[in-house]
Amino acid sequence: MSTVESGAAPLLNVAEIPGRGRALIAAQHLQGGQVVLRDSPILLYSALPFSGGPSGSSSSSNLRYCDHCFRVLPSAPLRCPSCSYHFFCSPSCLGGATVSSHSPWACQTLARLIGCPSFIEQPPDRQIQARFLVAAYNLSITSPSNFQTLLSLQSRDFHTDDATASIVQLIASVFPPPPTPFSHGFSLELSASLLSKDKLNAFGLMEPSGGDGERSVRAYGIYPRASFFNHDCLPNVCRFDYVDTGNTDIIVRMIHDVPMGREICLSYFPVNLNYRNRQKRLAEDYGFSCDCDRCKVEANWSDNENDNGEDVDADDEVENMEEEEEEEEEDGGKNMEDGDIEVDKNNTDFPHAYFFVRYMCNRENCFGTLAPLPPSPAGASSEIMECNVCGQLKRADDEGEEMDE
Ligand SMILES: C[S@@+](CC[C@H](N)C(=O)[O-])C[C@H]1O[C@@H](n2cnc3c(N)ncnc32)[C@H](O)[C@@H]1O
Repeated sequence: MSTVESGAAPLLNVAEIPGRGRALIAAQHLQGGQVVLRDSPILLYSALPFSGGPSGSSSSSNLRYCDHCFRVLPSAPLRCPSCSYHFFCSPSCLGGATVSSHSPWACQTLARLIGCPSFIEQPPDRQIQARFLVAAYNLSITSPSNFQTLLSLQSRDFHTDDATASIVQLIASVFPPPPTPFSHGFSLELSASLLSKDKLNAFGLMEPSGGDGERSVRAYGIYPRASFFNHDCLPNVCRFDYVDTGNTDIIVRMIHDVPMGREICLSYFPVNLNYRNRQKRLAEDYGFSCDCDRCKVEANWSDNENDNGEDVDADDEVENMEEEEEEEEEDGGKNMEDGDIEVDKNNTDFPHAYFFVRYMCNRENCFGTLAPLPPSPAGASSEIMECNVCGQLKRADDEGEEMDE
């Protein structure tokens, strides 16, 4: 077993669990709100397809991002003097990119791709895969040790389908000669394996929330230590990012207290997805079938459909329970102590309802997860919950009341 944090008292240990691969285990009692991991990306790449030229914008929201730190660009950004396709928010981002993500080799490769008509006609997903491959091969040039870390991440058995083969060949055909040392040949097998690692391990840095629930990804990042988190549909940690402050690290915080020895898991997607959609995403994108406590319960919901034939999700269940409780209250609250409205944690149909009431953001269309603010330096737990999507702060015991900004 190895530790994730170096130092006197590690918070997380890495362990191998049969059927789950590597996993992160609490090395001590962990407190709600506690930061258990800060991780920096070894690789970041834009999630936007190529725009086809220096003047085009391809973002769904028409926002454009610095090609190094992925903050929203200022009104007068700096343009890469070599390719003039890539933009930076400051001289320090331009300088930093030149020795990392936008090395002369990456700059030339990306410019050649953008200038290649048959590449620009490719569907957006393929163009974004190309961005990842260029970033990954560039990493092998600028940081061979980080490239080895990328290679050590989990991948699935991959089949090199025709579409992958054609995009890889297209990219290879425009690659400028690699500088030496370039120990990794640009093979179809290596490219397919890298794409699989990206699919299983990349974290999305989201566009700012527009309030309508529509948020697309502005960039993807590979965070090597955070890649060890397995999935649970009732996670005990959630991750925060502060990309608009110019910091591309991700921070993982405990949602609630957890005893030593318990596995620490993220949810790989918003927790409100219903059973059927969760299982579909996990099978298709991550290659496993989830048998967490929540899935065991929801698998038994009759056909996962309600009386109207619609998919049942946790929101529906929480709503039903709240309605039932309101009816109970109208009945005089015979079964309730002190008149408290409290979700019945012993309800055998949905014993996890408390999670959605307490830890899911109640802002419309947000679907974020709430975690307490970090404990005080003296170790006192915070009663203030923060949403990891919209940033809303609310008191832990408030029924939907937001705090004044
Ligand atoms: C981001 S990696 C997590 C770390 C991984 N276990 C490893 O060994 O590197 C995602 C992969 O871990 C495995 N995994 C994650 N959560 C799991 C779960 N709840 N049950 C089984 N396998 C899981 C799946 O193979 C998934 O594709």
